[in-house]
Amino acid sequence: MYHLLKGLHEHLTRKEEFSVIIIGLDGAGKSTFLEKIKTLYNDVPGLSPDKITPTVGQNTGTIVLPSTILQFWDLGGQRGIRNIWHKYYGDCHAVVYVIDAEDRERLSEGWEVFDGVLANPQILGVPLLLVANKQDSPTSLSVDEIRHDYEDWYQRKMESARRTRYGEPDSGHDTAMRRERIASLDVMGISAIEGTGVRAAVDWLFIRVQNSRRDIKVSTGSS
Ligand SMILES: Nc1nc2c(ncn2[C@@H]2O[C@H](COP(=O)(O)OP(=O)(O)OP(=O)(O)O)[C@@H](O)[C@H]2O)c(=O)[nH]1
Ligand SMILES: [Mg+2]
Repeated sequence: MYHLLKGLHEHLTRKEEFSVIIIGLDGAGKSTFLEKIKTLYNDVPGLSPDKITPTVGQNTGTIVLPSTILQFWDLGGQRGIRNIWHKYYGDCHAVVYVIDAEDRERLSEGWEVFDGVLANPQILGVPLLLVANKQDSPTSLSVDEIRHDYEDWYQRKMESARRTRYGEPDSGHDTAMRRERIASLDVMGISAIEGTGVRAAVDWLFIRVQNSRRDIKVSTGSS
């Protein structure tokens, strides 16, 4: 009887654990986003924005939702640190790419890096959310403007690839898959500082990771 009840209890309290990586250029606001998530979902608040310094390596954070644990990995975005991102691709259940919607000067650089992320076969089937941060700033591009800016950038890239002697470096198959991904790309606007849109982004992740086909960890209430 004890074992039966214990099994039932474990079944009812079991939680699936999913890993979410947060990537994007340095200064995009990834750590501010993660700390705001901690503040909104945990008893212990995350760091206030004035305490956040550029990330060298990674920061982590965990939130508990109904039957689900989301483990976040906020990875440093500085040029020299970006080469560690790929080490996380194999095990993550979702990717959040944060773009600084206020920094027009670095949008192209942001798309260049984003394109490199999309090209990675390890995350081809993984839910990916593009987050346009800093919506509190009056000079920020809106979600629609960000989407158009990326599409324009992509068109320009494709045209210049067609003009080069060796043509488009990717195989046609690869390009078609990437185009499909771009067409169905979800873009959400947030202000990591003020917290607007942050819950909506977490809801998106919560729903999308449930359909993940990757291995998941399960923890029970008794462990
Ligand atoms: N106005 C505004 N500023 C923000 C927002 N989010 C972050 N910032 C500012 O942007 C700067 C960079 O924020 P971080 O969170 O450290 O950026 P990061 O993406 O983690 O940067 P790295 O760790 O270097 O990769 C800081 O000055 C933040 O206060 C936002 O929503 N609105
Ligand atoms: Mg950071």
